[in-house]
Amino acid sequence: MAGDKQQAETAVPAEAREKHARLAEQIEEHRFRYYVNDAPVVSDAEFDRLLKTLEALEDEYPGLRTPDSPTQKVAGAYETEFTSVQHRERMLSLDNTFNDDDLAAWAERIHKELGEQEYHFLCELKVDGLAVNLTYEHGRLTRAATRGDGRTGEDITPNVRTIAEIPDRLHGERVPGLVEIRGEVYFPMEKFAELNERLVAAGDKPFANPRNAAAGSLRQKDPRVTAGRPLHMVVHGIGALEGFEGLNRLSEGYDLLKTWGLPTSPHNRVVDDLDGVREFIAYYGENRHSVEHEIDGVVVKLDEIRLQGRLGSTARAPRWAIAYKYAPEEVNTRLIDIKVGVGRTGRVTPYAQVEPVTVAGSEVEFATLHNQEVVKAKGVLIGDMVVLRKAGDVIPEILGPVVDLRDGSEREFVMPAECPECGTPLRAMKEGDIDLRCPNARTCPAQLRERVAYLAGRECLDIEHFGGVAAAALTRPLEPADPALVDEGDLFDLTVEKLLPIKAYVLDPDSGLPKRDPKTGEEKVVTVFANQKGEPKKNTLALLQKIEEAKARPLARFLNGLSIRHVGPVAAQALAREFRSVDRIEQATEEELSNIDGVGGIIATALKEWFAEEWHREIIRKWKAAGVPLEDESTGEDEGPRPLEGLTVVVTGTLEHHTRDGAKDALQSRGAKVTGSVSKKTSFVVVGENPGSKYDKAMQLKVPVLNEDGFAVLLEQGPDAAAEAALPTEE
Ligand SMILES: NC(=O)c1ccc[n+]([C@@H]2O[C@H](COP(=O)([O-])OP(=O)(O)OC[C@H]3O[C@@H](n4cnc5c(N)ncnc54)[C@H](O)[C@@H]3O)[C@@H](O)[C@H]2O)c1
Ligand SMILES: [Zn+2]
Repeated sequence: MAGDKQQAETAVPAEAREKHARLAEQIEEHRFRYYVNDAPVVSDAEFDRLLKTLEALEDEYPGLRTPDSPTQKVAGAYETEFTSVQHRERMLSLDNTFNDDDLAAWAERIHKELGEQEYHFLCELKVDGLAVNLTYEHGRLTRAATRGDGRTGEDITPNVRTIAEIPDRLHGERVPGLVEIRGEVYFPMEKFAELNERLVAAGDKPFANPRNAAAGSLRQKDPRVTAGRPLHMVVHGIGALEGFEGLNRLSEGYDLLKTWGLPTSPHNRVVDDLDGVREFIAYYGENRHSVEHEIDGVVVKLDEIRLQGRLGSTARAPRWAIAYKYAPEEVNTRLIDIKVGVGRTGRVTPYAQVEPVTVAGSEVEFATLHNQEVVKAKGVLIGDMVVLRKAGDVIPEILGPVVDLRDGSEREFVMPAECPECGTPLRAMKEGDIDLRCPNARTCPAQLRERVAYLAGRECLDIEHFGGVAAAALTRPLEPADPALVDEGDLFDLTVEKLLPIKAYVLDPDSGLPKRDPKTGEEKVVTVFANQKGEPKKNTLALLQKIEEAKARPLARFLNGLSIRHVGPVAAQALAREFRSVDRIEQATEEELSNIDGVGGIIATALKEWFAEEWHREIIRKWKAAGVPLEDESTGEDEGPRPLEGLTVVVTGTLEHHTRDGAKDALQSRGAKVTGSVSKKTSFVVVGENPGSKYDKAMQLKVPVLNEDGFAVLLEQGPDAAAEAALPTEE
C-alpha cells in the first residue's frame, strides 16, 4: 500500500503538484469567502470552473487526489462565531452535470447497478439558497444548523426560529422520536433590491446577490436581525430518522412531512425513466422564473430509499442523486462606466456599461439602472466588480457590487446636469419626481429619434423597414444639413427625393455608436437610402409604400405613437373607443377625459398639456393634410356596453341575415371573442346552412348550438336567454 502511494506521488511532475496546490488554495479561499463571509468575489460559474479544473488535474494524476483535496470534501471546516454542532447523519453535496450526456451516463450507472429492479426518479428543483439541517425530537424543533463540512455545522437555532414557515412543533400522525429535516433557506429575488437599499442607507455593505443575502441574513449573531429579513425555506431531504418504520420512497416521505406542517415543494415530480427526467428539466428550463424562488438547476434522485442505500455515497456526494445545472444567469464583470440615455419622453436614465460578458447565451455590454436613486440604492460605484444578472428575455440588470474587491479607485456616479445630446439643463417636471427630463422635447435629437422609432414601431404604426437606423438617419443625418424629418409631423411627406441624399454613420446596433473602418480607424459613413449608383434601394421604395399604408391604421395606434406622457396602448385604446377622433379628444374637457374607464386624472391632465403645445397641434394638422384620417369609423368594434364579455363564440355555415364578417362584428362589438374552432371552452356555436364538422363537434362536446333565431336572442337578450333558445343536443 505504502509503496503504491509513493509510486503514485513520484509519478506526479512538480509542475502539476504546484498547480494543484495553487488551485486548491484558491478554492479554499473562495469557499471561506462564500460560506463564512457570505461575500464571494467570483461567480458560482467561475468557482465551478476552478473545481472542474482541479478535478481534471486529479484525473490526470490520481496521486493528487488525497482525502484533504477540495474535490473530496463537502466544504471547509471553519472556525466561526457560531457554536459547532454535529449532524447525526452527514449532509452531503451533490455531483453536478451541465449536459444531457453526463446525465445519461449517470442514469446508465444506476441502471447497471440496479439491473432489473424497478425504480423511479424523483425530480426536484435545485433551490439557490443555503442548506440547513433541522432536528426535531418528539416533534419539537430542538436544533437548526448550517451544513458546514457535512459532519459539523454551525448552530443557528435562534435564527431559524424566526422563519415563519418553519414549524416549532410538528403535528399530525406518526411524528417520530427523532428526525433530521434538510432543506434550503432562500431570499426572494423581489425583496432583494429593497434589502440592499436599506443596508446602503444605513452605511452597511450591500449583498452581491439573493443567495448571499439568505446566508448573510441567517448567519447573524443577533437573531432579531434575521427576524427582519423575509427568509423562506423549502424541504429537500431527510437525514437521521428514529422511531419510524416503513418509509419506502423519498416522495412518500415528503408527503408525510407536508402533513406534519413542513414546507415541502409543490414542484417535485416522480417519473419512470430518463425521458421523464428530461421533460422535467426542459419544462423548468423554460419556466425558471415562474417559480417562487431562484433555481440554478434540477436535482434528480432515486426515489426508492432502500436502493439509495445500495448505491451509497462518496465522501462528498451521494451516488443516487445528481444535480443538472442550467446555464448560469449571473456573472461577475467590471462596471466600466455609468452613462445616461434620453428616452422618447425626455426621461434621462442612467445605464451601466460593463466589460462585455456572455450570460444566458448572449453577450452583454449594457445593463439598465432605471434612475439615479436606483444607482444609489444598489450601492454600486463606477469601477466596481459587479454581479450582473440576465434572466431569460428580461433586460440585463446589476444586482450588487462585490465590495470586498474594492481598491479605493472606485468613484460615485454623479447624474449630469445637462442633456447629453442637446445640452439643455435637465430638470424634474414636477415637484417630487425622481426622474429628470430633458425639457427640449421638440428638437432634442435623442427624444425625436426615439419618438420617431416608437411611432414607426410594432406597437404603433408597425412600418416595416423603419427601425432605429432609419429614425436616426431621418432626424439627424450627417448630410444634408436639414433633416428629412424636423419632427414626426413630416412623416407622411417623405419622398424619394428627400431620402436619396441622406448620409449617416453606420451604427453598431448594440452600443448605438458609429462603427469604424478597421483599417483607417475612421467612422463609416453610408448613403442610407440610395445604392452606389444613386438610385433608391429596394427597401427604400418599400419603406415609402409602407408609410403610405400606415395612414390607414386605427386611431389608437396613432394616439399611442404620439408619445404623450402616460398614454400607452391601453389608454390609447380607451380614448379611441370613447371618442373615435383626435378632434373630439382635443375638444373634450379634462373632466370628460378623466371619467373614462382606463384614463383617469393624470392622463387627462397630460392630454390637456400635450394639446396646449402649438407644435403638437401642428403634427396633427400636417398628418391630416397628408391624408391621415385620425378617426375611426363609427360602429367600431369596441364601442358601447359589452354584454357578451367573456364569451367565446364560433360561427359556422351560411346565415341568412348576416355575412360571416357581419356576424363576427356584431359579436365582437358586444365583447365576445370569436374563434374558428370548437372546444370545451366554446360558449356557443352559431350555425347557418351547411354547417359541417364544427356542428358535429359542438354536439359531441355538448356546446350549446344556436340557429339564426337563437343568434338574434344572444345579440339582443344575452347569454342566459340564448342558452334557453339553444337547439336540443342529440343524445
Ligand atoms: N462563488 C464562490 O466563490 C463559491 C464558493 C463556494 C461555493 N460556491 C457555489 O456554491 C454552490 C455550493 O456547492 P455545493 O457543494 O453546496 O454543491 P451544490 O450547491 O452544487 O449542490 C449541493 C447543495 O444543493 C442544495 N440543494 C438545493 N436544492 C436541493 C434539492 N432539491 N435537493 C438536494 N439538495 C439541494 C443543498 O443545499 C446541497 O447542499 C455551488 O454552486 C458553487 O458554485 C461558490
Ligand atoms: Zn436633450
